[in-house]
Amino acid sequence: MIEFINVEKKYANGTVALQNINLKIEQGEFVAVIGLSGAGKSTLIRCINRMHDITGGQLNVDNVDVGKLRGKQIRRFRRRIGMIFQSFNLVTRTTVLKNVLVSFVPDLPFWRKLTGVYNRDHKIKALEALDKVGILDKAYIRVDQLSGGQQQRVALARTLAQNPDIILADEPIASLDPVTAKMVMDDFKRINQEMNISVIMNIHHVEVALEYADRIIGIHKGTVVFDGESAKVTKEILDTIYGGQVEEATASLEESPAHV
Ligand SMILES: Nc1ncnc2c1ncn2[C@@H]1O[C@H](COP(=O)(O)OP(=O)(O)OP(=O)(O)O)[C@@H](O)[C@H]1O
Repeated sequence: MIEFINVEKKYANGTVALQNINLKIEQGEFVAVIGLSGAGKSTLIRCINRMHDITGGQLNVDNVDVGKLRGKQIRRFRRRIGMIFQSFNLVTRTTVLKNVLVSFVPDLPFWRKLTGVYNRDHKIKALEALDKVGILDKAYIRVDQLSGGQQQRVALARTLAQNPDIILADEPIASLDPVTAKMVMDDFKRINQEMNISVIMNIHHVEVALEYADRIIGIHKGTVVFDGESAKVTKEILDTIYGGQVEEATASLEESPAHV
C-alpha cells in the first residue's frame, strides 16, 4: 500500500507543488492522476519512488517510510517500482531485447555489467516480458525501427522484466496517436488486472483516464480536490479539478499528434 500522510513538496525555489496530501492506494489499484498543467501530478508520482524528496509529512510504501531510505536502500526500493515516461527512455541504436535486458543490470556482477553478457535465465525473462506486451517478434529489431507505440511497449516490457509491484507512468501516451494510445492503455490494464501490479498514471486525456482507471485523483494547485471511483466523476467534479477549463482539457483528446 502507498500512503501519503500530510505530504508537502516545496521545491528549492520556493514553489509549493504539493500540500496536505493524504491518500491510501491499495496494491493492485489502477489510479489516474488528473489536473491542469502545473497542478502537481508529476511531482506527486515522482515522490513515490523518491525521484523527488518530500519536504513535509510522511510517505510510506508497504510500511516503509520512503523518506528514511538511504543510498543502497533507495536503489533496492526502486527495483520494486517501475517507471514509464512520455519519452520512452530507450537506447534507440540497439535491439529491443538488449533494452529489456538492461533491467537486469543491477543484479549482475561487475564484470558482467562491463561485458553485457546475460545468462539464459535473463534472456528468457526478457522474452517473456516482450511476449506479455505483444512484441516478442520484435526482439531482435533495433528500437529506432519501431513506431512510438511499439517503443512504449518496449519500455513497458523492460519495466515488467524488473518484476515490479508498482508501475508509475508519467504521461505514457502523450506523444502517441489515439489508436496507438489505446493499445498501450490496454497493455497497462491487462498488466494491472492479470499481474495485480498497481498502476499510478499521470494523464492529460480525461476520457482515457475515466475509461481505464478504477480511481481518479484530481489535483488542483497542489491539493487533492477529488478522490474517488472513475464512474462517479461528473462534469461538476471535472470543473473543480480543471478550474472551469474542462473543455480545454477534453479538447486535447482530439489534438494528440500522430506519431506512428
Ligand atoms: N524542479 C522544479 N523546481 C521548481 N519548481 C518545479 C520543479 N518541477 C516542477 N515545479 C513546479 O511545481 C509545480 C507542479 O509541477 P508538476 O510538474 O508536478 O505539474 P504537472 O501537473 O505534472 O504539470 P504538467 O501536466 O504540465 O506536466 C509547477 O508549478 C511547476 O512549475
